Amino acid sequence: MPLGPYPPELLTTAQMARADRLTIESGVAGMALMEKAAAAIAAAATAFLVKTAGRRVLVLCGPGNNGGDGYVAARILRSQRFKVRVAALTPPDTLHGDARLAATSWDGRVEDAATCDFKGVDLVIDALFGTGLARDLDGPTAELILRLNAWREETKQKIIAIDIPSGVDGTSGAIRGVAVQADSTVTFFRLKCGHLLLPGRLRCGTISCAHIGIRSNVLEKIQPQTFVNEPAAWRDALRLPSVEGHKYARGHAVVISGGASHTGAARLSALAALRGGAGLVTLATPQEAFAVNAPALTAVMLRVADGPAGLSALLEDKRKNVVALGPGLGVGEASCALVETALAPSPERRAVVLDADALTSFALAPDRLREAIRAAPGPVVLTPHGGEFARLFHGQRWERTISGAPISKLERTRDAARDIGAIVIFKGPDTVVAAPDGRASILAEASPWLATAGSGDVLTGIVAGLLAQGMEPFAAASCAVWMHAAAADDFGAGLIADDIIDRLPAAWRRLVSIQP
Ligand SMILES: NC(=O)C1=CN([C@@H]2O[C@H](COP(=O)(O)OP(=O)(O)OC[C@H]3O[C@@H](n4cnc5c(N)ncnc54)[C@H](OP(=O)(O)O)[C@@H]3O)[C@@H](O)[C@H]2O)[C@@H](O)CC1
Ligand SMILES: [K+]
Repeated sequence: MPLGPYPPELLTTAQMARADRLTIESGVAGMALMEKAAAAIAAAATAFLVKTAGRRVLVLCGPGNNGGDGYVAARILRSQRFKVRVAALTPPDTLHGDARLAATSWDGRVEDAATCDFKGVDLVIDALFGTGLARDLDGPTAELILRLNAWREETKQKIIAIDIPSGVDGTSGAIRGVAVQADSTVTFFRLKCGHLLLPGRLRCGTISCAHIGIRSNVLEKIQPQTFVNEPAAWRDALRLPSVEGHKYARGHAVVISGGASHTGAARLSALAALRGGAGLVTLATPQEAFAVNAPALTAVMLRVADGPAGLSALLEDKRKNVVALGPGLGVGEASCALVETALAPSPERRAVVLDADALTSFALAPDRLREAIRAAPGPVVLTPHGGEFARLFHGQRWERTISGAPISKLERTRDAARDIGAIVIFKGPDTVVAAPDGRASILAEASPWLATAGSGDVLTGIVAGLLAQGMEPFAAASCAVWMHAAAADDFGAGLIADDIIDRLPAAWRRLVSIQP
């Protein structure tokens, strides 16, 4: 899987601006940062156009420092014998600060970007807007971007975006009116959240992160709370079996089966919990489904537990330290009662994973779920997909803040986690995991083959398996999302849910080979 290697922290545009500011205040000249940023862009251009002499590059410059990077890149590329043209949204003499200084370093002609043509151009450098994009693009700027994208589509020539494709909001990944479709994006210091959140991620092409002289210690002041969901973020928290350990040391997960005609989903979860590393897994089945479940299980154990009373009796065994429910459970009061039983106060800090029908059952009564979660003694993880998220958190109707900035999936997940008091895994191609304390992770890339029946049930099981081993819950949720994606990536095309389970050992091997 082409995940990373990216630096672990993800920044908002405001945090990135602060990183720039702190660096400049510490004595590094803004122009020095810009020179390094531009050199990284020039290196990316050279990588695209192996033979540089005579190749035509058009640099499109905007009114801020992103444009400043563009002017410096133009100068460097010309010195490397590219044929360089520069076109700008605003005349260079109207620029301010470092952008103005940068523009003076380009002594060639500057065309008007609104009317420039792309005839004979081999590569376009998009230096229109970066992290300073403040509102939707419209008018001649929007028309320019539409012309640019159409040119790329028609000629199959390439576009390199400086920092972020112009029009993509660096914090939310939203498209502000229109956005450049880049083939490659070179960003600086740390990725921004909008590089990984959809739809922004799809506009970036390949993403690389260049070091331009901003020191990591600025992060001590910025205190980022969002991370790329890669092993670097949670590998230390992983529990591996010890030589002197026994199966009970790796926890005992209980997965609750649906009725006789809906048993497959819970069995997928149960097997995934075992492959996720739980020492033991019990499938708790209603009596009516016993005969269906029994012949389909081997390493997973089976016990009858009918309704809340049956579940309570099963959970009297204190070693059962995780309960997962929802897949195939059915929507209605009976499922609400089972969830409340799983969450009921008890001396143990039993963890609970809620998915699918266990979430939808509370769509009309989210306060009831919130109360049960608040009273639960142990960690709770919710794993909604888009529809389940919308049903459960339908109070979140707003799409934009008062200032007009889009609310991202990241912020919605973070708000939901805070609101309900649980870790929330908001599934999708850009799965976000958020904890009530504000920590969050974003998955960088996931196989589109993961959108298949039962895939979510498997994820629920992996979360349960990792929690059973006592892994810190936010780390466990993030790790489960990563393992799920890594297993799918390992399998490749044609994947169905069972294949994810089969490939979990490969994901484990990758993790074991990484030294903490
Ligand atoms: N020294 C440093 O800090 C370093 C910065 N670096 C580089 O700088 C970039 C950030 O620079 P930046 O902050 O100047 O923002 P940038 O993205 O160029 O745009 C701001 C301009 O756009 C305008 N504008 C905004 N939205 C608009 C809209 N919808 N439609 C029209 N106009 C709009 C806005 O105008 P205003 O909102 O003030 O009216 C302002 O004029 C960063 O991505 C990186 O590439 C690196 O070189 C490292 C060192
Ligand atoms: K840009």
